[in-house]
Amino acid sequence: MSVRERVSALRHLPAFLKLIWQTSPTLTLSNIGLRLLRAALPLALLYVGRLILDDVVALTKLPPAGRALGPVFGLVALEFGLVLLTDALGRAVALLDSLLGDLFANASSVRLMRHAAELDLDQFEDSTFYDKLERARRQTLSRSVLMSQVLAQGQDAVTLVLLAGGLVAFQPWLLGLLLLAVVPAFLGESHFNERSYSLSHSWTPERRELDYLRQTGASDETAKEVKIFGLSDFLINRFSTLSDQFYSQNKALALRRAGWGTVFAAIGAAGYYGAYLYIIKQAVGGAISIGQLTFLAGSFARLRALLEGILSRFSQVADGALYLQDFFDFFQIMPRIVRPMVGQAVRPFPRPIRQGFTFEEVGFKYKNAEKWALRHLSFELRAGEKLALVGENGAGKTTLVKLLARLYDPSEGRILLDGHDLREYDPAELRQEIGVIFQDFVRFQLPAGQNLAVGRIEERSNQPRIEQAAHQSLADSVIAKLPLGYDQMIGRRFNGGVDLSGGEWQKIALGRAYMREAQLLILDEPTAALDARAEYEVFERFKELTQGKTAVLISHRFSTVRMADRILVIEHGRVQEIGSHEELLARGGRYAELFQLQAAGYR
Ligand SMILES: Nc1ncnc2c1ncn2[C@@H]1O[C@H](COP(=O)(O)OP(=O)(O)OP(=O)(O)O)[C@@H](O)[C@H]1O
Repeated sequence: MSVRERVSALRHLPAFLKLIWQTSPTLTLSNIGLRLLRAALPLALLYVGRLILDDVVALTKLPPAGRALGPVFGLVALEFGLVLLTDALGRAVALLDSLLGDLFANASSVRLMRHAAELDLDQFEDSTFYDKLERARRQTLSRSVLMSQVLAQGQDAVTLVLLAGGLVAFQPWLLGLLLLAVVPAFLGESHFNERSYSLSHSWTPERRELDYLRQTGASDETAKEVKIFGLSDFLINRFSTLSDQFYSQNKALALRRAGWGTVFAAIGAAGYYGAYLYIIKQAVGGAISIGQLTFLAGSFARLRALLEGILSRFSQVADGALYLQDFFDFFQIMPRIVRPMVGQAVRPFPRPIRQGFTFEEVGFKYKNAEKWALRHLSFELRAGEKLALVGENGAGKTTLVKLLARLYDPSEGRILLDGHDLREYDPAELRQEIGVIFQDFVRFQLPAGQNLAVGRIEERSNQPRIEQAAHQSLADSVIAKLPLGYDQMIGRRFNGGVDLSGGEWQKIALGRAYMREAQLLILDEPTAALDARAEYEVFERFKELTQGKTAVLISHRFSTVRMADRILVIEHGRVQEIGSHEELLARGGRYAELFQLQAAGYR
């Protein structure tokens, strides 16, 4: 990455500053105001110092009787006041920086979570997306450092201009000497920063793996299998190998950086002493006063430190700005499954659904997948019917459900709802009207009541409704056994949490479907972990509770499947056959074969 690229990364700064401003205009303004005041103090201090010295020298030349100390003491008092002010302003600025930085980091995290929530599911399945997300996430904290750096940069630039003004008035070429002394250090600094950015950038996937290994090696979710399979050495070895590699690459860079840094510092010091010699010569020759000598030497030293600071901070700011690129890149990723554009009419969602859903030659291929998960799939899901999906592992049942809920859009063909393409409706409204309980439903680490309320989170305070859903899904008997009932934290992650069995969790998840009040209910293997009696009861209730609603059931248990109005057998992403239990049995096709197979197992 060249200096040009770094400079061009700075183009993100205005947008960045705008974000800071939006976080808190008051804090930002106060910060800038105080910094401006603080920026003028070094010049004022040097100048007062010069006046004091010149006064003292003048006094020594007077006869002892005429030496009035009043004015000098006044100047010293002024300098004392300025020193106190410098310190107070410095602290105030640091305080404002940290407050603003915290607010900004929080606001950025919220923005990040908001944006991530809008993105499509397939974007989450893409590993380069994860790298971007990861880099953007990593930056939430260091971005507040960047903010302080940018503001400090502005402050130092103001001090620099003021001090340089004084130096130029005395001898313009001293400024040239100054630049000569600091430029090598700056170039060196840029070079090494670029190296370390490239190194850290190229290591993003490995760092993600390191985080994953660290987590897998020590977390409640994995502990069981890590122990049983004796995986800890395997995980630790992989972690050590990766982290050692990163350490040695980083170490080589750090060593070179330290070496060159020493050389550049020496060049800078030589520049300063060159200028110092010149100024001393001027003072001895009587061209300038002793006060001016200290003022100029002080200005020069100060300027050198300032310039060095500004230049090296420039690299850091440019670096930070490069990371901003990652941050803004992440916000550039836009979901594709969105409301139809303004101008195109959004079709109001039918209440109730009249005809139902029609799949027309639907094909779908996952990103990065070789084979089609579904292909040439055509069938109808009629309004009000209960349709069961049957098929072997990997046949495409869950994929079909995801397409219905528009977690993905078909790669080929289309899905119609009441005769219109699903894409003409507002996806948010569609999802509101669909309740899906996936086989890999989430075990939220929340109190039992809220775990059910997840199905309709707006109703989380509606206790009667939660209890009713619990009753319908048989979760009430699970909750009755919990020490704190509906307020009992479930899951082991947090203090006082109680874990549930697989089937108990499933009853809770099922309760979410009943919270939902959706027109289309989809249960993806909802009863796999339930015992036989619970399963029977769940389905008795399910039939009652979904009266008049459309429902899709995925199950490998034919005792469940046969209760559906119609059964769709999927094989390799296509419709194999469709019909009622009796029809399919009479046909003697695939369904009949699978049914007999399972029935034989029970005899
Ligand atoms: N996120 C994904 N990325 C890539 N391929 C996927 C993804 N999810 C599923 N697949 C593939 O798509 C095909 C259909 O999977 P799907 O989950 O729809 O099957 P299923 O019928 O629900 O299976 P099961 O009975 O095992 O739940 C499978 O070959 C699977 O490997």
